[in-house]
Amino acid sequence: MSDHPTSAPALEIERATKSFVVSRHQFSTLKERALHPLKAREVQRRTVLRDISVNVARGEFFGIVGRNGSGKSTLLKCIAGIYQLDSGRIRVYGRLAPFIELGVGFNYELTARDNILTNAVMLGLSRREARRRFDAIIDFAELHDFVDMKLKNYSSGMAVRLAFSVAIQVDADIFLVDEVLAVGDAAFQQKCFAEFRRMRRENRTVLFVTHDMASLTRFCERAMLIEGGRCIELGPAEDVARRYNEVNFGRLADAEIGPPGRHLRAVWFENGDGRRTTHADQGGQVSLCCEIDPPPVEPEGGALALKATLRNDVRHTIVVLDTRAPQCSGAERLGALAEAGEPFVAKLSFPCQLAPSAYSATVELVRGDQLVDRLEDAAALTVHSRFFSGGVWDAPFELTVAGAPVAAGGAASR
Ligand SMILES: Nc1ncnc2c1ncn2[C@@H]1O[C@H](COP(=O)(O)OP(=O)(O)OP(=O)(O)O)[C@@H](O)[C@H]1O
Repeated sequence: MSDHPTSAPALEIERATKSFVVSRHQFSTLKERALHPLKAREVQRRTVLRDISVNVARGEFFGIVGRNGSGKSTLLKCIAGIYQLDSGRIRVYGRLAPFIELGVGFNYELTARDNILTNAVMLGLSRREARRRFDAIIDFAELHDFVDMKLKNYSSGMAVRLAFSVAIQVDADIFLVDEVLAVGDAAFQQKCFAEFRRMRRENRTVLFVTHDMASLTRFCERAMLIEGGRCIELGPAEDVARRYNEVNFGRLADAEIGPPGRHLRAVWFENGDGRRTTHADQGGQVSLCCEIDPPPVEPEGGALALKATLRNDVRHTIVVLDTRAPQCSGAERLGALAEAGEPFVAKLSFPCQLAPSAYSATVELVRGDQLVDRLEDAAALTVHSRFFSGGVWDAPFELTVAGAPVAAGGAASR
């Protein structure tokens, strides 16, 4: 039975468990190996997938997320039949196109041309069909000038383009896509997105491993979060993205900061109800709160000011809130409290129209040109939204539509 309400199953995974036998000792030199010959035989079994169960329906875009080393690629390799399970069962209904990761199925000593043909045959095409689709594969990958270059001389981005292009040409029912978007450039990513949309229309099934929550919620209906080889969340992609961000970024905000003697003693986010939070839904009010122990007054030093820089998960500066800015109304009050010399809390409140992502705030306390104190990545906030626009700031906007007069012949005129 599939978890998906509508259609037939594409994949059934029942209590999948997988372990590897690994050597307890790693030798870095031959001498070490010669001196400790018995050590090499000390091995241990490491379980990397534990009791994973999920059913994926035909036509579903299913996401698999988790931190590095959590077991995502191992799960895909078990589905592809590259690894055998220790226990449990995996059933695949239909033809699988494993686009696992760089290198699987490619021979790096061969040219791209030879790799395309052997890879396409390996994935189920006849030799004739593989030759017929060769041009389409090279066209999609945009690697015309590199067809006769050996793959070992390709960059990792070029090899990913090639592997993805082959995989989409082999008419498979189920695609296993592992982090393809992380390696390609922006233009290629757009082509992949377009291809994903086509696959959706054609009712293909895609298992999509990613670290990018925006892509996850954009393409996947459902997802699972794997942590330490276990599935700790399974459900709608938004819920899984939220949990992923909690697991990965929530810890940053809880860190105890501001050792005694600092003027910036603590920094945290609050929601519209005044409660501390590390998560916000887009559209609500958010405050960045800073507990300040003001430095002694310097008559010529100028007024104390606060500056907060919010960066997103790829470290782009998205918002700077500076109390010296003309639109800041509470700057005088901040100066007065600083002069009074007692600790106080300054709140920088703003409507949260940030795009869904993880953010961190770096806060600076300044007086004139002088930096008084600075806390780098002092507080974290994850913003959630059901809609991914592709921008970094989802400004509230109004749509005004005027009825256009209809010209003769039915065409609208302005
Ligand atoms: N062939 C192998 N032999 C021994 N250990 C392995 C093998 N393949 C994977 N592992 C271990 O299994 C664990 C899970 O690895 P896996 O590659 O599945 O993680 P992942 O979630 O895909 O990570 P990433 O996000 O970094 O790609 C890791 O601890 C890894 O070292």
